[in-house]
Amino acid sequence: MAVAAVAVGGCVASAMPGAAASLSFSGSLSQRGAALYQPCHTRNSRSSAGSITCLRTEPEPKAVKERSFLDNASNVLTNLLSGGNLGSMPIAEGAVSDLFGRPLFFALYDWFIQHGSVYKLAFGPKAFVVVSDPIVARHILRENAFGFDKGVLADILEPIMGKGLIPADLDTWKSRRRAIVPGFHSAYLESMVEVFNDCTGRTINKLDTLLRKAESTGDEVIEVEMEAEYSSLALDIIGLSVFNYDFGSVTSESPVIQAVYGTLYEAEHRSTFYIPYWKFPPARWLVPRQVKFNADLKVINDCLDDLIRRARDTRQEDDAEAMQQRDYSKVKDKSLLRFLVDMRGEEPDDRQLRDDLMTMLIAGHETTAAVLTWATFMLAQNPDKVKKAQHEIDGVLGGRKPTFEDLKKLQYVRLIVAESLRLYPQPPLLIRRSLKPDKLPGGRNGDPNGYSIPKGVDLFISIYNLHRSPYFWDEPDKFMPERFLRTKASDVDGWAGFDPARGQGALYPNEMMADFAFLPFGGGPRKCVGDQFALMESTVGLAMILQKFDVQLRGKPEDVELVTGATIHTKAGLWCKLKRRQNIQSLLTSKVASVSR
Ligand code: HEM
Repeated sequence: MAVAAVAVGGCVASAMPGAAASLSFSGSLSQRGAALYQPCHTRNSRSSAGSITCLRTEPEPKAVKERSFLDNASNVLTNLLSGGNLGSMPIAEGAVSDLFGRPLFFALYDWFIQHGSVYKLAFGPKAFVVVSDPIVARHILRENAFGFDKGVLADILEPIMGKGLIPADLDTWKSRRRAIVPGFHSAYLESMVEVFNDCTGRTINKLDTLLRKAESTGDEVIEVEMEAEYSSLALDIIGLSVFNYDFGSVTSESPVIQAVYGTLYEAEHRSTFYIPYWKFPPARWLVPRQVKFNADLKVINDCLDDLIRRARDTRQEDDAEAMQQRDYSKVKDKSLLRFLVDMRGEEPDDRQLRDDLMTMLIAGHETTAAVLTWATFMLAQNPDKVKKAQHEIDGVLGGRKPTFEDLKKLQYVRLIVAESLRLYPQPPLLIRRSLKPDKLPGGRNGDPNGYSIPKGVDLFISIYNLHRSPYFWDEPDKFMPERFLRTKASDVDGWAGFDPARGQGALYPNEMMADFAFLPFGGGPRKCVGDQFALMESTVGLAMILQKFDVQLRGKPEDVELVTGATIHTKAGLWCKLKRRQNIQSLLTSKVASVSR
């Protein structure tokens, strides 16, 4: 059985083509298995100088488990066929049944605890190396970044994103990255706060209208599926900020919106299906879902082509540096597309621009929606943290909308966003394939001589494991935004520890502070280009929602089932009970402006 993981939008979906059929990776939080929640058996606990306690854990004894015929057959196959002699690397000989009924990244966590931070996943004819160690991740993502490409990920995303940054070949990637990164300059980011405000304002107006309706019949509480609301919000934001197009999805439906969701759905399907039948040309006419996919793609491409044509028709060529110095409050079309079209020197053809836009649409939409979803999920279970955040929000904002300057003061809300990304990284896994032989560091508990890997080895860097590693985080499963405020940890085995001072003045915790134990946006040359954009967007969104409403879950947290596609999302939505905040009636009178459509 081959195992693959797919990143959508730079944003890797944990996905695994199944043995005989496609596997659906879903599982309720309660199904996560004891390994995640039971305390690690501590052999040698080293508390660092204040910050993160590094625990030496002894693996839990492997549960004795009846193995099915399929499991045994799989293991025999594995031993016969597993690709690459990876020397002394531990092998995770999981049972096929371990993978059913829950997301892949949960199983990878259990094996991490059992086998250590670098192991070979040997489930079938092909081997995968699973990395859960910051030093090894740093090696792959930064120190030898160009010794790896995105492997299977690029194959799956290429039909959707063409030569966009995520699947692009190295030469295209270099030139497009050089053009796109300057587009996220600080004047642009600052000016986007208004777009975040206006779009979140629409969501708030919608919820407010629903509440008013309920109140008119004597109810104080409404039930809302918040994941869908956040998805619409993030789609509207990405459309306006990246290509100056208003999807208006918070308040309406349109063929373009349907097509975007259809495309995301297909990307998820491809990432979880074993046989890439869509590569067989007649499939595009014979298989109904492929017919629909191609029709959806055409709707989006036509829309993007039209926007590109209009931007070209009104091109005003300028130097990138000059555009970065402009007073953005006076710029009518602030979008990234405008910047890319106007920039002197980089003149991509229309097809390349379309691939760039499509990549950012997909990379920047579901990821941010997922951050807001899981932040809400965690906050709903931690009313004390909600109160603390609301206290901060009321103190900084009173009843008004946040400005860029306010974001600097909303420290606790920013840490909530970071902590949500730690617990629910989007994507949970990064994918790489070695382009030449390499030597990986051994990682914690691993072979001190490291592991030689041949060319062509597929790797998963499990961000989920890194973010919940008992070696680097105190109470790793606990929602504790305050954890990022702690000070320096001591050096441990080549890992420099957690030190906020290394954050290079950043507003949010990042991979530099944690020396690659915290990787919400990846690291090295292929780090997310939209990280600051997404963090600010999430902070504004969360602050504005918490300013107006109190949120509770409709059911029990353990009833919220997880699935992974491009991101970690819920199986049946995040159903919440929403109530107007009691003590801020006056705030509700501040009308939220809507973006003209
Ligand atoms: C909270 C939201 C987001 C998260 C968690 C996130 C996460 C990531 C991660 C982990 C990567 C690295 C993938 C890898 O190394 O394989 C990545 C890459 C990327 N992201 Fe994001 N992202 C987010 C939002 C955005 C936004 C808003 C945009 C654009 C508007 C964006 C555009 C990209 C692009 C283009 C890449 C590929 C970069 C390259 O290969 O050079 N992302 N993202």
